[in-house]
Amino acid sequence: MLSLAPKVERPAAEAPLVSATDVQKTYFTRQSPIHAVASASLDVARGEFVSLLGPSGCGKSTLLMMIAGLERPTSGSITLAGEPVASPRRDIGIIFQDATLLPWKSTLENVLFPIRILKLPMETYRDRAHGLLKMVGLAGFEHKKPGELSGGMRQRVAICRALIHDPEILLMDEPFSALDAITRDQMNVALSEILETYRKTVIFVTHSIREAAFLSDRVVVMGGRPSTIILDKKMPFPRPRRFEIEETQEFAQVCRELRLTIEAAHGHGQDGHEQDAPRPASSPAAVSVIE
Ligand SMILES: Nc1ncnc2c1ncn2[C@@H]1O[C@H](COP(=O)(O)OP(=O)(O)OP(=O)(O)O)[C@@H](O)[C@H]1O
Repeated sequence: MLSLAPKVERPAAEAPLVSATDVQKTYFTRQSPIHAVASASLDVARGEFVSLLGPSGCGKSTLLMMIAGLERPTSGSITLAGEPVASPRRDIGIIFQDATLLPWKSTLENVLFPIRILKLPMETYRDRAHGLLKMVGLAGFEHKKPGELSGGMRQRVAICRALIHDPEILLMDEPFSALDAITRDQMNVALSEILETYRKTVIFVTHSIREAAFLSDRVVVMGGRPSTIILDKKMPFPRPRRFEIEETQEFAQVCRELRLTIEAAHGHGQDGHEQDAPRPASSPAAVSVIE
C-alpha cells in the first residue's frame, strides 16, 4: 500500500534496524592492502538519524557502502532488520555527493526512474512523485531537465528519487558537500523537514561537524589509524530543529566536543581536506572537517 507515511513514534526497546558488528574492511590492491575500517560496531534504530563524521580517508564511505550491500566486509557482519546484507536491497535509498541525474530525462522522469528499474507500476507512483517534488519546493519544475536546475535543486530531485519507492533506510554520502554554504544550510533544513513528514532511518556521511550536529539524533565519529569508531554521541537538541539552535551555547559545546575528539585522534590540519567557512579568530584550526 503506497502512502506518504506520517510520522510514527518508535516503540522503546525495538531491535536495531541496522546492525554492524565488528566490521572490518581491507582493500587488497596491487601495491599493498589498505585497511579502510579496522573495526566498527554500530546499531541504528528504526527512525533514527545517525551521522558518520570524520576526516577524509577514515572509512566513512566504506562503512556506508558495506551497509548498502555494495561492498563486502572482510570480516564481521551487517544485518538489516535481522537479515544479513548480501547484496543491494530495495528497502534502501542512496544519495551521493553528485546528484547523478540522467541529463536527458525530465525532473519527473528522473524521480520515477527507480520505479522503472524496479518494475513497479508507474501510474501508482506518479502521484507520489508529484507530492515529493512539491514537498521539496520543486512543483512546476517537473518537466525541466537537470541542466536547467541549480545544484541544490538537482540534489533535491535526487532526494525525491531516493524516496520514491518508499525505502525504509536512506544512506546519504556527503550529499550536500558540493553545494555552496548557503544552499547547504538550506538543504539541511529542507532535509529535516522532509524527514519530519517521511520518517526514515538515515545514515549520513559528512565532514561537517555543524551539519552532523544539526541533523542527527546521534553522531558517530570515525577516526584513528587504523580507523575505528571513536565516539558515539547523542545530540541533545529537540525536534523539529531550526537554524536558531546553531546559535545556542549547547550547540557550540557539542560541536567543540566533536572537534576535540577528532583532533585528539588526528592532530591538527593534517590532510588539507576542504576547510570551513571563516571561523572566529580565537578558535583552533579544524582538522580536515568543516566546523
Ligand atoms: N575501492 C577501493 N579500493 C582501494 N582502496 C579504497 C577503495 N575505496 C576506498 N579506499 C581507501 O580506503 C580508505 C577509506 O576510504 P573511504 O572513502 O571509505 O573514506 P572516507 O572517510 O569516506 O573518505 P572521504 O571523506 O574522503 O570520502 C582510503 O584510504 C581510501 O583510499
